[in-house]
Order: sequence, then structure tokens, then C-alpha cells
Amino acid sequence: MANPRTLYDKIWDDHVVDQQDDGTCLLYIDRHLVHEVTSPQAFEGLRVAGRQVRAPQKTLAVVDHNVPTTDRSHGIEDPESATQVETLAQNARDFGVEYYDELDTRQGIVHVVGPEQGFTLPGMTIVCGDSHTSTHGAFGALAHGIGTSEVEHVLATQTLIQKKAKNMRVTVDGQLPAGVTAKDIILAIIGEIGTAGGTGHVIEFAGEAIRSLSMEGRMTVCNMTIEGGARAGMVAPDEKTYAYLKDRPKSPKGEAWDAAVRYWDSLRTDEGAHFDTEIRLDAANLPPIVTWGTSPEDVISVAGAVPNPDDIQDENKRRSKWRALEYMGLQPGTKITDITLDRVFIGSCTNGRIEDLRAVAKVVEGKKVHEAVNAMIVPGSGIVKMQAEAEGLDRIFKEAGFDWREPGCSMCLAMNADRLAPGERCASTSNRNFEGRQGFKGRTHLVSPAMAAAAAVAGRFVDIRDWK
Ligand SMILES: CC(C)[C@H](C(=O)O)[C@@H](O)C(=O)O
Ligand code: SF4
Repeated sequence: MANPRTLYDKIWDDHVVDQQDDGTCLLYIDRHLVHEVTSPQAFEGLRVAGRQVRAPQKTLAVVDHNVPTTDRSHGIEDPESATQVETLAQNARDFGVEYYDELDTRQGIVHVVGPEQGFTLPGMTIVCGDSHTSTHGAFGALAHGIGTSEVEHVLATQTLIQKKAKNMRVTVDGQLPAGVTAKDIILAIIGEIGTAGGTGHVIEFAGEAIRSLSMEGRMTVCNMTIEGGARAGMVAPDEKTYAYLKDRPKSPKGEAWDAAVRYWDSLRTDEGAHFDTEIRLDAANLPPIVTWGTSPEDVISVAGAVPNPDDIQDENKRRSKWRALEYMGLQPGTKITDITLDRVFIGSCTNGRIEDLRAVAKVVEGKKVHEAVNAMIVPGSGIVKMQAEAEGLDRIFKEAGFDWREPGCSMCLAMNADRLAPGERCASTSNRNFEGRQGFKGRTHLVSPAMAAAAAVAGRFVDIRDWK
């Protein structure tokens, strides 16, 4: 038998167009997602060179980062945002690329839209000028972010120059306790390996707890792989993957579907395949997690307290964690459940999908957002919004006092009107808690949707395992 291979090895091998002696490869790219932030220069480069988009049908453009999440039916007021959006629209028209504008129901965060449309499929190489492209790995695709010059390269040639990464496997055994979610799994993993722990690797997530996750949950895990420093994250496709993709607008149909499933079934890591690094975690021991600092690795159980940086041996690390506490306005030893909040943000490509909104509705139904808290819910796409409204979730949210918005990246990052004021403290379902991420001097605590929902009602963090 041929050498046993990992899922990553298989997809890689199937896409190599050319290999140099030093290992540099030219990789064929199956899908290219494009948004307004990292594409203007790339399209301009093509224009200047007089080139076309090589495979417009393998390219999909959508606006997400800059769009306001308030009513957009009368146009976009902010001139900067309007220009960004219009530039993408113009580029899509000029180059014949399919484009979902801010009024299209299919519009949303690029990483929510791709899977939803069946544009993202197992076994594919998928790129986007955006670090959270790793999300699409949940479907058993090799998906990662690229820079703007690479965006131009892919637009022009449908290929990418890459060196192969190492294989890493993170196995999460057992079953999650009630109240503990995919978000807690990935935060725990990043807490364990650190933000550089995955450097140079592609991570395959495996084990009973990963298999038990819905596609939404797997997307949450793969989405944040990048915060652990890895190039990409992936989960082998299975029946859940196929059920999610069946009959999506761009999924293969009829015989083509059957043939695709046969191929997808071969995308499993072979018995005995080599992993350069292996990590194991037990899901049964995981608590709901809250970040206390300014890095996604600064994690602690909701039942715990803010750690004391003086306990850290390494001087640089100690200093940086003190700085994080100062920025966050926190004291060592403060119980996490004593931390009060000004804002709650539920949304983003990490946790802005329908399952996330259902989890929030379950927690807040019949309750009220705390009077000191300003809380918003931003669906990840127009399709998510429509589905939530069909299920009556929007009524539950509005009756509880949440602001129910139009789809986009919103307060995940301060690139649009949704942002924190200096000093404001926010429980957020997004993926980054860097200084200034949600607004200048804003303070971000990353949590799961259920934890954010409970915090909105209580005005402080609460252990969702005790929620009634
Ligand atoms: C603006 C974009 C390039 C950026 C990314 O690459 O991830 C953004 O989506 C983010 O989450 O920080
Ligand atoms: S929702 Fe946040 S993380 Fe996702 S693409 Fe938008 S800005 Fe990046």
C-alpha cells in the first residue's frame, strides 16, 4: 500500500501543479472569496497589467467589513464606507465576478456566506484575503488566508505559491458537558498551545467531541485555528458535512453530487499517517471559558479568577501580561463572575450563525438585558437573519432589549460604525481581543454565545452551567 497520508497530505497532493527542488509548490486554487478590504489593490494590479480574472466562476465577492449594520435601504451614508463598497461592486462588474451587495439576502460575512451557498466544498483549496478563511476547513477543505499581492496572483492565475506545512492533530476526546460549546473547545486549545503553538502547521481536529459538533460548531473551531498560529484547521468530512451541503445553491447536483461524495469519502486521514505534533484534550473536563487579557490565549474558566502575572517565570511574558491587565482594567484575583459589562456583542464569523442565535434565544427568552448593558446581535448573513426571523428569534431578542442588526462584521473589529468607546467593557462572541480591536481602548472578553447572552441579562459574567 502507498504511504499512509493525512487529510492535509491528500488535498495538498491533489492540487500541486508544479514543485521546485526547494519544496516550493504551485498550488491550484478551487475557490477564491473576495471582500472589500483586501481586494482593491489586487484588482487595480490586474487593471494596470491589462489582465483578466482567470476563473471568474471560481471567485465570489461580498461586502462585510465596512458595511453599516443599520438600515441600508437608502444607501450608505458614511462616505469612506460607501467608497469601499462601491469599489468592490465596480471591480466585480468590470471583471465579471459574482457579487453580493449590501441589499442582497445572500450578503454576509464572507466565511458565513461561502459554506451557506455551497461554494465551500470538501477537498477544495480555498483562499481569501482574510485570516479567518480557516473557517472553511470545517468542511474538510484546505482553506487559509492570503495577502493582497497573493489575492492578485490568484485572481490572475487561479494558483498560489506555497510550501507545505507540517501536520498537527488535535484530538478532543469525550463529550462536552452541558453549557460548554465549540467556542470553549477552541479557546481551551489556544490556552493550551498558545498563540504561536500551531506555527508552521496545518491542524486536523479529530476525536469524539469534534465529531459530535454540528457544522456550525466545527466552523467555530476552525475559524479560531488561526489564533493558535496555525496556517489552517480542518475536520474530515462526514455525513453531517454532506447533510449541510446537500441542495445548497452551488453544491453539485444529481450524479455530480454522488460522484463528489465518493471522492469526499476518501478524504480521511489513513491509519498510521504521520503527524509532526499531536495534542489531546478531554472535552468532559472543559468549563465555559472567558478571556481576561488582550490575547486569545489569556483564557480562564468562568468559575476562576483573574490570574496573577507575578506567577509567570519569564520576564517578558510577565510584563506583557501585566500590561494586558492594566489595559483591561482588571486586578489579579478578581472573580470572573464579579466582572461587570457595558456592552455585549453577539455575531462575527466565529459565532454569527443560526445555531449560535438559537443558543442565545434559549438563554434570553422571557428575560431582559441588564439596564447598564447595551447589547447587539448581528446575524452573520442575510440568510441567517431570514432564518432567525422565520423562527421568531428576532422577537425574543427585541423583547429582551437587544438591538437586532443587518449582517456584517460589525463590532468584531472597528472598521465600521459599530465600536466600543474608550474604557467600555464588552462580552463578545468574536475571535480577537487585541488592544483596540473593537474600538480605541475598548476592552474585549471572548466568550461563547450562551455565555454572552447570560452576561447581557446579568450585567456581569455568570456561569452558564447555573443558568435558570
Ligand atoms: C480585514 C481583514 C484583512 C482581517 C483579517 O485578515 O482577518 C479581518 O477580517 C480580521 O478579522 O482581522
Ligand atoms: S467577522 Fe471579524 S474575524 Fe470575521 S472576517 Fe469579519 S472582521 Fe474578520
